[in-house]
Amino acid sequence: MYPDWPESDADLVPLPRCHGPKLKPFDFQGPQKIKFLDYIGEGLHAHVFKIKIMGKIYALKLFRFVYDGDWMSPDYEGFYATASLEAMSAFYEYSEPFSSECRAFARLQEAGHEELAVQCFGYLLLDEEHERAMMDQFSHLRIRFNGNIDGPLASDELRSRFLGKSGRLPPIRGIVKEFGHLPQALQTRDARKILQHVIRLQQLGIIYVDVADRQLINNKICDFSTAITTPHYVTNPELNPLIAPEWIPAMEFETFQFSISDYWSFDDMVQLWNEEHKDQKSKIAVYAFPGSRVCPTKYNLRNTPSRQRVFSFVDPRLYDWRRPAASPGNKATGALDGQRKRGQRKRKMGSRRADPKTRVRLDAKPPKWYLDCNDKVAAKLKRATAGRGWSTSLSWEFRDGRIFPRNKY
Ligand SMILES: Nc1ncnc2c1ncn2[C@@H]1O[C@H](COP(=O)(O)OP(=O)(O)OP(=O)(O)O)[C@@H](O)[C@H]1O
Repeated sequence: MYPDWPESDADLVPLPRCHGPKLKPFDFQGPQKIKFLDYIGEGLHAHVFKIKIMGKIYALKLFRFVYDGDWMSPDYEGFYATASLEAMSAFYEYSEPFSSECRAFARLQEAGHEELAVQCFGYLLLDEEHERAMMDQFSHLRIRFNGNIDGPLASDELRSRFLGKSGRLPPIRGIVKEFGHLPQALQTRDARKILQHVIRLQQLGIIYVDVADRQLINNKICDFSTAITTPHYVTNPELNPLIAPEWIPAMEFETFQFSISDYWSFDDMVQLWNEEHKDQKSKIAVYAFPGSRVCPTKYNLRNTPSRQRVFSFVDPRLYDWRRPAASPGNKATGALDGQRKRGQRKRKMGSRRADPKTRVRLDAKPPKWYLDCNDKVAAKLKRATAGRGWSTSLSWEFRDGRIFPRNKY
């Protein structure tokens, strides 16, 4: 299930191994060489370090081997899934935190929109020597890579469930990112930009990005460990032609909820920031749904007698995920390669400016996504916030080599 130890560079294939965007490995230009400088912090899924590679400072997010209940895995009991390795692997590629993050960053790269998040420089599989050195250097912090922030396991119980070919524990997986800082101050203009970024991420088929100020580095979204990037078994029924048509509306509803929850999270973030920064000269004055919880909703509802319409800002399914990737070196972009190479020659080495010829053009005013639903559902959605009033309604199972939705309750 987890990526195995590479025997040569050729094994460092873009990940994950499923439909959709894939992240390339970090280019060490030779053997892996990392200097660990500092421990920055941890979240539910990972530990983050300040590191140096080839004289340059980065942030390295090293992912834990988390409980199956911490991501959208197949049904699990207690901490562990009872599903087979084949089933777990199918889900792993789309939804496990490391895979989720690889997919979202890879989408930004292939679409030429890296400016929408903290910069990502690829994934790495930490070699044994670096793992040992890092664990020794930070032994006083008792860092654990099994379990989560609330329940770290002292043993390798989770990591040892799916061993590689050689019978060794799988390598710790990491993503190399731009090093930055949490926001000290958030002004209305910053918040407006973040909201614009969320809309644009969704236009690129990336939803459920867990918007919160603790996720912002250099005022940009930094954490995609829960993100759903199209094509995904939640959003794209076409991935499994055996899904019965009656399930399609349920999947649409699930996708809608994940999408709109990003705006609820944004509004929660603004509200919380204003509460916690009363000393800030001016309050943040931008909401996705202005006044939706504080005073009566201003949702733009069409006045129909029996059915109400609720909107989210973008339908992420409209992103054409079959479009050839824009990232250099992708064979699928054949026709575009010539143009890109000519453009690249003019650019300085190391410049990461997107090629305007291959960059996905995003509609400045994307059409809103109206959900056709009954009064009860509409009322519930209008009352919901990120933390209250909504929950996923589907769970997922693996049958005959494919992922199917089923009702949660
Ligand atoms: N690029 C970065 N530069 C500096 N600090 C960072 C960077 N990325 C993450 N951090 C710090 O590390 C912490 C954990 O990172 P992150 O949120 O990505 O982990 P996570 O396990 O996915 O968290 P969560 O529980 O929110 O899902 C962040 O709160 C942030 O303070």
